[in-house]
Amino acid sequence: MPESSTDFLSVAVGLFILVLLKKIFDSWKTTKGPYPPGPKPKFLIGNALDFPMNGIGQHFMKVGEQLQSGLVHLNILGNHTLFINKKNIADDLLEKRARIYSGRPHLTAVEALGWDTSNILIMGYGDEWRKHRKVAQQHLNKRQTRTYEHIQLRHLHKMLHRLLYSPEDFLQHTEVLSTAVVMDIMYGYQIDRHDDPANVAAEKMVALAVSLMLPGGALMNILPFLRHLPAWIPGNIAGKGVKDCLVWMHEMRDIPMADLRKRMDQGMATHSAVSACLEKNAASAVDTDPDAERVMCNIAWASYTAAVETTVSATGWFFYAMLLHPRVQRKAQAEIDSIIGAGRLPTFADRPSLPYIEAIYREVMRYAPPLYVGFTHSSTEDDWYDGYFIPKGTSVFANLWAMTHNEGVYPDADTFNPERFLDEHGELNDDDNILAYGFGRRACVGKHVASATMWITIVSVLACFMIEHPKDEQGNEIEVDNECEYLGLVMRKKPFKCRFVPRSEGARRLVEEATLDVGTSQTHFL
Ligand code: HEM
Repeated sequence: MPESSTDFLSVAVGLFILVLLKKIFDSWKTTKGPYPPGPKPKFLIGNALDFPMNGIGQHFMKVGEQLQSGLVHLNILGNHTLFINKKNIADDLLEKRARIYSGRPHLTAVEALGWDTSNILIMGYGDEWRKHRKVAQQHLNKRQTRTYEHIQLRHLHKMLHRLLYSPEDFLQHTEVLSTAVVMDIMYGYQIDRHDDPANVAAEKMVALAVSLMLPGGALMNILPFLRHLPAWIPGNIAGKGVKDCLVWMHEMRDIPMADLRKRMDQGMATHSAVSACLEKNAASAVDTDPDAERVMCNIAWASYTAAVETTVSATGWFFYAMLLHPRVQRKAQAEIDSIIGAGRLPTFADRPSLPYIEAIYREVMRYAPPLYVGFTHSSTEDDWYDGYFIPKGTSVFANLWAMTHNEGVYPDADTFNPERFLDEHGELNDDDNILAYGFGRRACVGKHVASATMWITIVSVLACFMIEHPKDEQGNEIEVDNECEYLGLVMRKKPFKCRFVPRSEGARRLVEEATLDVGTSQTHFL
């Protein structure tokens, strides 16, 4: 290793230790009250070793049960962290005291990427976030989402077609569906292939960003001055990560924007959130908000970062649950056949008439909430709750896993059972609050789009296919494991195999006809 980089590493490690010690001593200085219960901290490192790499939702649910507490507090190298395991406490803190608990942790890597002012998901709580949230709400509210149904249906029909011809790639098809819906709503940009350049850039960007966003994922999050070091310096992994991430981010933003501007110039642009904003600005020379375009474009690309992995995770868990529960599939298909029949594909108008399908949707979101500990909130003031002190700057996680697996509320919680959302007459009960979308002012702003995409996927796949176990060469069924994997805070089912068998020739014909209706040739999107 060259001498200069050895020197650099020694200085960086020395500073790292100093900063750490200061943080740890600062975090001990408080005399304001006891922290909420938690594992006993060790000298200097606090609870650093009590934090598992994966499965934090499940782990801190157990810790909370052992401590008989709905709150679990940790001090990780001087950073206060709080897991909320009970819904009533999340309501008290994240909803009723939203003014204090709507921040996001400050990370240097986020600043280096410019995401503190451009990505609503990770922005601090303040005027800039409010401005972005307002625009996001305008385009993603319940009423507006109804106007996107034709977009969702069109992309869903393409996915059904792909399931006919390359069922083994079903996980890729769900990725294309979730990306295509968001990119179409935002830019009118058409994604029909997994290797679409905007999709590839977006995937690479998210993969890099996820590791940089973790507090310990980049050294610069602990030693902020490191962000100013050139990316080429050996050992500056985070610096290189930020540089590459910026390249992919610009690519994913520029490709759909360039495509949209070209279509607008040619008079060929379909209506989209961004085109509407650009047209409005172009039409009114006076009284325009000069910032409107910037904020709209930020919402457009940032929606991708919030929407895709979550929707893909939920769809993956749906396929897996169906594979394990043929009884649920048969019951759902009986409901579809009795209400819709075999002569057409489902539409959104069918939603109120299909309680069992709705119950499956609710159960998928309960059984495996994709952001299983929510997204990190950060407190912006000192606070006290139930006699415990919660210092300003605490990272707060709504442990959605613990809340959706609370045996007192959802008995036999690890079992997939849609009936838990139905009453004795088979009608939906009043448990319609989908906890998987989070709490308070930072709750998922895209939940209506997500709900519609999930629902139409569930009902349409069940209307057309049997989801069955894979078979070996001798025709014996192969068991599928129950392992999951973690991408940052997203929990996904580990890739698995299953078969999509068309329910009938009629179902196959309906899928073929639906894709002819959308005017897309088979080769265009296979
Ligand atoms: C099944 C799919 C989805 C799930 C489970 C989900 C869940 C969540 C959760 C738990 C949060 C964080 C809430 C918190 O901080 O307490 C969130 C935030 C967010 N979601 Fe979703 N989401 C999904 C799909 C979508 C879609 C399709 C969009 C956009 C079209 C979207 C846009 C956003 C945005 C912009 C935020 C950040 C809101 C803010 O910080 O103010 N999400 N989502």
